[in-house]
Parts: sequence; C-alpha cells; structure tokens
Amino acid sequence: MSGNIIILSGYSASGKNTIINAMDKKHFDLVYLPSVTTRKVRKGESQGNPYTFVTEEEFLQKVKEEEFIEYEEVHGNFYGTPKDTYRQELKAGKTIIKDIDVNGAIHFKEVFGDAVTLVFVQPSDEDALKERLLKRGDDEKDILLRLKRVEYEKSLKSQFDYVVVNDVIAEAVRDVENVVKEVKERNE
Ligand SMILES: Nc1nc2c(ncn2[C@@H]2O[C@H](COP(=O)(O)OP(=O)(O)O)[C@@H](O)[C@H]2O)c(=O)[nH]1
Ligand SMILES: Nc1ncnc2c1ncn2[C@@H]1O[C@H](COP(=O)(O)OP(=O)(O)O)[C@@H](O)[C@H]1O
Repeated sequence: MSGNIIILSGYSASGKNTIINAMDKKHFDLVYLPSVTTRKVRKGESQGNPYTFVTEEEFLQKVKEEEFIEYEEVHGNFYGTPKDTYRQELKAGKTIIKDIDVNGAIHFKEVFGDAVTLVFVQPSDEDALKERLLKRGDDEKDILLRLKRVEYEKSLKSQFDYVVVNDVIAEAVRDVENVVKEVKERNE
C-alpha cells in the first residue's frame, strides 16, 4: 500500500472538523472518508456527511461481519472506520485525512505503521473548549462527557507526531496543510 493517512485527534471541540472542512482538499488531493456512527445527527449534518449514521443494532452487525479496521465507543456512541474504502484509496496511492479519537488513532498506527501520521489538535487554553462546545450547541450532559475525557486524551499526546494549536482557524489550517506537504514530500 502506497498512500498516506493523516489523522487529526484530540479534545472534543478542539476544532478537528472545522480544520478538515476548511482545508483545500482539492489542491492537496486529499480524500475524506466518512466513518460509521451510532451518534445522533447534529444540526447541519446529514446522512453520509460527516458520518454514515446507523442504529446500534446495525453497527453491531457490521462489527460481527468484520467491516471495520477499528471501532471505539466514545462519549457513549460507537464510531467505526470501514475497511473497504480505506484499503481501496491507499492502494490507489491517495492521502486520506480523517478525525479519529485518540485510541483509534494509536490503533491505526499499529495497523498501518509509517503510512499513518498522527496530529494532536488543541487550543492553547483548555477553557476555550467549553465555550466552543456551547457555541456548537451541545447540551449540558454532552459537554460534561466531552470535558471529562480531556485528561485521558492529554495523557496520550506524547504518542502523536505533531501538535497543532487551534486558536486562529486560518493558522491551524495552514499548519495542518504544512503537515500534509511534509508527509507527501517524504513519501515521494
Ligand atoms: N475510533 C474512531 N473514532 C472516530 C471515528 N470517527 C470519528 N471518531 C472520533 O469520535 C469522537 C467523537 O466525534 P463526534 O461525534 O464528531 O463528536 P465531537 O468529538 O464532540 O466533535 C471524535 O474524537 C472523533 O474524532 C472512527 O471511525 N473511529
Ligand atoms: N479557532 C477557533 N476559534 C473559535 N471557535 C472555533 C475555533 N475552531 C473551531 N471553533 C468552533 O468550535 C466548535 C467545535 O469545533 P469542531 O470543529 O466541531 O470540533 P471537533 O471536530 O474537534 O470536535 C465549532 O462551533 C467551531 O465553529
């Protein structure tokens, strides 16, 4: 397999999806592959964007049929990466960009080795996380669940290849684009 996988990981509301959405994917020839989840659809989301939304029963059936590279339960919902699309795109030499939770990110590195680059995204001040969760419209229960995981996520940060600080979106986007450039040049 000759492609690359660039994974953005880190705290909820650190801005992973905002960065991925704002990146010039066409220019960098990046592929985004939706994962499968049992979480509820948020405002502004739809089937396939940014997830394939399924019931828990459907998800567990896919687990049974070994359809996932990896899957995790995060904040009380299941998330899984479909095997078939990843293998196809990697074989075609593509660079895939995707946000994955910290456990899944480390699991990916174990499966795909040097083809995987791990990027940890964080604000310089953790107090910004609560404000961003509120701004996104998450309810109190969801916010608490997400903030509770911050210390655990931080404990795994040293296993990441890059740390990108997202205070100013345009700067964080540029930093992740620079990671993409470096990864592509390294593999040319
Ligand atoms: N392990 C794993 N994590 C995923 C996958 N897709 C998304 N995630 C992560 O699951 C977590 C929850 O995502 P999301 O529902 O968008 O909520 P948010 O973190 O509050 O924005 C985030 O850390 C995502 O990066 C996947 O396929 N596998
Ligand atoms: N640098 C930033 N400054 C202020 N708000 C931000 C910034 N980056 C993202 N946000 C906002 O924070 C919220 C969470 O961002 P999101 O991309 O959904 O995070 P994640 O995907 O990491 O959970 C969104 O409302 C988004 O618009």
